[in-house]
Amino acid sequence: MSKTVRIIGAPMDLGADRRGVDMGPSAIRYAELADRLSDSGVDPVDAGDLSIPRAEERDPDASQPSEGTAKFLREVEDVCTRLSDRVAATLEDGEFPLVLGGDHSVAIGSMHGAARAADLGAVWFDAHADLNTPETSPSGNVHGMPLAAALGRGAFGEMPWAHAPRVREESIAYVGLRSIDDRERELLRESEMTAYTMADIDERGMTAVVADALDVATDGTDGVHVSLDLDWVDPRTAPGVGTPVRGGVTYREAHAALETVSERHEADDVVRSMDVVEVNPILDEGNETATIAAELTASAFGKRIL
Ligand SMILES: NC(=[NH2+])NCCC[C@H](N)C(=O)O
Ligand SMILES: [Mn+2]
Ligand SMILES: [Mn+2]
Repeated sequence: MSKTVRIIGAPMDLGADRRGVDMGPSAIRYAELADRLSDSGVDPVDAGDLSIPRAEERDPDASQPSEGTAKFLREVEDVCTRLSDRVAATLEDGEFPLVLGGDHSVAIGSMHGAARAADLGAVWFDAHADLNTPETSPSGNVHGMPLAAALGRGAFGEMPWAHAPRVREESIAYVGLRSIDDRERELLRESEMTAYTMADIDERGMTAVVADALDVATDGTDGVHVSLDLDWVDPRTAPGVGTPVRGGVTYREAHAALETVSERHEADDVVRSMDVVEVNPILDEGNETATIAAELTASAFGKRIL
């Protein structure tokens, strides 16, 4: 009885400044995601891509953030509302939703969909905290806001398409943080979220940290959302991302992390949904970042060396 994994492409680039991240789903598919998933022992089914408004058809005013706003918020709402429906329908059909971004704003839709019928924890593999609100964001880019959106912080509290009330702070664990805005740092310190930074990984090793992150995300929840932002990996290894930060996790650490996730999943069936985001083929070298994205996803679904 092998699990069906439904691949949902979300070629969103409305949440980030650097163009090209909309090609992420194609690049990850081209890197043989489906074959790699089959080799891992699951059945991939590709549901194609959501349609996203092209840059040329967008309201130019929507890209201009004024203070206390987020760029393209109306368009992001439209895409994430549709994505949430898709993710919820996938789970209702008994399949596993695997969302390919696109920039990280797609996680608003995937978490919202996955948390409709479950209390949802999250493990957030990212260099960034993605905890800005429209009020605190230094950039106005929604890809820096998905966790704040799911938690209903700031203006997101009035946005039912974003706020997922069954996602609670104490069930969220970050792994690999190394770039946090000042306001995010304040929010994080005051919050009940658990943040494992690169320093924790240096000190304790990746597998111990991820095991603890999974404990946090599974405690008192019905399932875990895994969000994999490729800028989590060191930019020398994964250069095709829009907001690279040096000092990231190594190739081996990254695999060890996702293997730890899959081991827990095999034992306890804990992972409910996943997104793989921020692959930007324009900035990549020879599709290396998309290939790593596909490999790490395969590790998350049980691919082993031996
Ligand atoms: N998903 C990402 N790559 N997020 C980067 C966010 C960068 C910065 N913190 C911002 O809010 O603009
Ligand atoms: Mn990031
Ligand atoms: Mn991110």
